[in-house]
Amino acid sequence: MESATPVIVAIDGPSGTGKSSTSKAVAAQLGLSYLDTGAQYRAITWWMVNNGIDTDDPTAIAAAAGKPEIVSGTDPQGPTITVDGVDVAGPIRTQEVTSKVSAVSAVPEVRARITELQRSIAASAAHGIVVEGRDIGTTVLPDAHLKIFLTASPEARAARRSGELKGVDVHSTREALIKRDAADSSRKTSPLAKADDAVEVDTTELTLAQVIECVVTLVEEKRAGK
Ligand SMILES: Nc1ncnc2c1ncn2[C@@H]1O[C@H](COP(=O)(O)OP(=O)(O)OP(=O)(O)O)[C@@H](O)[C@H]1O
Ligand SMILES: Nc1ccn([C@H]2C[C@H](O)[C@@H](COP(=O)(O)O)O2)c(=O)n1
Repeated sequence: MESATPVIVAIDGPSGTGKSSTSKAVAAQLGLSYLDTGAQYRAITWWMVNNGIDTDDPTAIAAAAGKPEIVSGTDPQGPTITVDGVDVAGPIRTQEVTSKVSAVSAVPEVRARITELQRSIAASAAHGIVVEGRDIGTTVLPDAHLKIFLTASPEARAARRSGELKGVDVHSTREALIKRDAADSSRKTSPLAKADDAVEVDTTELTLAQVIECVVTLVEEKRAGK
């Protein structure tokens, strides 16, 4: 790639593999924008729940998919997310939204809407962007300069998540992660998948700092044309 070209980095992988933490830190270190696409699917799910849409009814979800206005702020030091002007950064992380987001994000009309939004945000990032999610390398930005697919054992991911959610036991966290990954991987439209040209990084035995360093090095090598 030309050194002046805004670099586009796609980071995908299952839940709890470190996508958000890694993407934010890499973007901050390299002066790039950052987009959390999971937050966008959570935001549209939050809107469906708040507006009385039955999240078990794909037809109702499809009919409403165009209604909410979702805006993502892409500063890695302080990413933001609003729906119809309301800050939903906190409410999108509730257990209720987490349990419903896979069903809502499987609806093709939802994916078409959010994918279009993601592409327009990536195209307007003047210095480049790190975009993290499940289908970024395969579907949203298939021409990304660098694609990373993060993995980690279910045990490591559950331990990381249980550390965040005080009082929630590792076993039930592990079961919930596995269930959500299965739903996200088996949907018909742009499932969670590794792109053929993605670099897979198993983070099970790595510290977060090691993962960040690994990805920064890969971006710098790409920029240097290696
Ligand atoms: N390599 C690592 N070692 C230890 N802890 C880590 C590592 N990577 C991330 N973490 C921690 O694991 C938790 C989950 O990380 P993060 O939210 O970045 O994952 P994610 O892949 O974005 O998850 P999700 O897809 O569910 O949003 C965080 O508490 C984070 O600090
Ligand atoms: N590109 C994406 C990003 C996210 N999703 C869906 C599937 C996830 O379970 C959910 C929440 O994501 P998280 O906040 O855990 O990263 O959103 C998707 O389908 N495609």
